[in-house]
Amino acid sequence: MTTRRPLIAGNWKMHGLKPSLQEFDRMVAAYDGDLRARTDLMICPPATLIATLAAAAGSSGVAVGGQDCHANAQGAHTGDIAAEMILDAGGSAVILGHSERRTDHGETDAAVRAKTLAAWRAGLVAVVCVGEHRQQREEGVALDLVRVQLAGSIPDGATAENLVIAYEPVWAIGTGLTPSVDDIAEMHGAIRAALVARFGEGVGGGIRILYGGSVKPANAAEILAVADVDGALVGGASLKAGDFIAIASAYI
Ligand SMILES: O=C[C@H](O)COP(=O)(O)O
Repeated sequence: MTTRRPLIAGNWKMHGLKPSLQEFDRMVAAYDGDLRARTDLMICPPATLIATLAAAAGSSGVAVGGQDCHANAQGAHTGDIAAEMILDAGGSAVILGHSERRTDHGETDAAVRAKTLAAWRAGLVAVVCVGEHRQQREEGVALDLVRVQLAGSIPDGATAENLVIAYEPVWAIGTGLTPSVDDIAEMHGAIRAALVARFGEGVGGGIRILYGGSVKPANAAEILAVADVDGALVGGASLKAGDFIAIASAYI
């Protein structure tokens, strides 16, 4: 059986100014002992704070990542950020294909695939997000939809080290709603099966699959105990060190 080290990742989205460093410092200070021994921790702040947080993280082991990148390494793309720039700022990973990017910026699976290749080109871990809308869940096509997203968004060349999948049902993001543990187990099992079918047991069995969508200290233990849930992608609750560390500590 493949052993996967849990990852608790925080997505700060478009939240955070310089004073947010104090909150991050509290996370870094709390990342020791059993927590550090058993669980990976990462914060993905706005691009303006990547370098600041990476410097503050130092050798603590807390990783810092971006929230998006352009497919190209450089060029005339006003407002965009290259994967190489995230690496240059001290980041080691990048979230790609988040539903807010897919909705707000029309990102397709093909675009996410190109960005994933860019992340790997730069040496970043790609955290690729998939997930269904409420209507798709109600119509019973959530599993098929996510399989299509996976096939279209992930290029050949995935490894257990360069790829993380985040399953985020869109209707659960920021709503306080979560799927049942049975539904989470069914979806994560389907994602695992798709990864193993495509990349083999060694790679597909080693890629971490995070759950995201209204993860809080109160529900973290129940969700993180589900089979094939290898961690969480946390939005709102990652803005406060106390909540984020409580979620991460749910594994201990
Ligand atoms: O990337 C994080 C997700 O969108 C979850 O956000 P949330 O924890 O605020 O529901």
